[in-house]
Amino acid sequence: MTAVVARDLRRSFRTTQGRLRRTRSEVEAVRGVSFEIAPGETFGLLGPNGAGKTTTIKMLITLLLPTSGSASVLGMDVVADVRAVRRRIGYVFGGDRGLYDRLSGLDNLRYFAELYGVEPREQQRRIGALLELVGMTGREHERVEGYSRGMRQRLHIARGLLHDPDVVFLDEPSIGIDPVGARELRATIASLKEQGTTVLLTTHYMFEADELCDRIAVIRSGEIVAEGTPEQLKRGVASGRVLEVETYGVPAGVVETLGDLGPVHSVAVEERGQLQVLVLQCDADSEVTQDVLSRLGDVRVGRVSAREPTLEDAYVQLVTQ
Ligand SMILES: Nc1ncnc2c1ncn2[C@@H]1O[C@H](COP(=O)(O)OP(=O)(O)OP(=O)(O)O)[C@@H](O)[C@H]1O
Repeated sequence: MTAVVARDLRRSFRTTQGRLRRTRSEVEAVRGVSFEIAPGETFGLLGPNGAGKTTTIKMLITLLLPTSGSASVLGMDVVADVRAVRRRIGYVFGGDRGLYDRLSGLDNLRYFAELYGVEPREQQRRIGALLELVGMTGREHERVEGYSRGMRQRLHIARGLLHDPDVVFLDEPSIGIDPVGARELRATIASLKEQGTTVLLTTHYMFEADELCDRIAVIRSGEIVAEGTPEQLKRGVASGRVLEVETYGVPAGVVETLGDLGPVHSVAVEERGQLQVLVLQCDADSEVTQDVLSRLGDVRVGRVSAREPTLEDAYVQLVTQ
């Protein structure tokens, strides 16, 4: 049985603006989203801020009713079978809220285990296994207020898994976590997969999605614009090759003329300190470097390098084109 099915999900919000003259408007946050997640799969939902990822997740975890369309988790409808769905899913939202700082990690888990109705006899074994899974064994007696953000987030994940859900929704779990913490968190997410849990993950970190996800859907303005394995998405980048040129003080007009070169599909400028790095998506077999350099004329140029497209290249192209 498919773990998660979304069929033409839509959700709009009515908003009012202005204090004196109140104007009503409707935001279509999710506009016909469909996808399926197989059991045991780690599925990434990627998209810019406001693309509709959280709204989609909230519909799947029964916290928000769809305006239209349907969705099911493990064959159970998210509108008709709310209680049954909730019993089988876990969810973790990024950020710091939701733990008791004054309590130890262990007491937090005990408290939530009680709240989620985990059998008292089961609690100790379950909590022990979860501490192991999230790599926190040995730190469980310390108060949460002393935990790093990464540890808190792993404790959040342990909390979300207390009732042994089959499907877990992780909405930006690595937000605000330093690289070491983020690496540990990735290991935790990878071990969820190893134990057969189905995971839906949203993240703004492309290497994280590349490392963890079996398949990815890219969502933009409430619609899915691409779906596939990370490799398929990378291959789908129109170009096939990426040329990076470090420049100092490149005028916008010059950047535009680079886009006119035949083999160049797109040009983006990344500011890195003093540098402006031109990232050009080019045809795989093109010899465009000389043409690019001559168009740059007097502009001071640093390192020039070519590389294979990354998931981030594919993503940027998908959400900006
Ligand atoms: N309760 C609400 N009332 C009104 N508008 C909302 C509400 N919730 C979300 N929206 C709007 O719906 C759109 C999608 O929001 P959503 O939070 O799903 O995006 P997201 O992809 O999760 O973004 P982010 O990456 O910033 O978390 C946004 O335009 C947002 O302002």
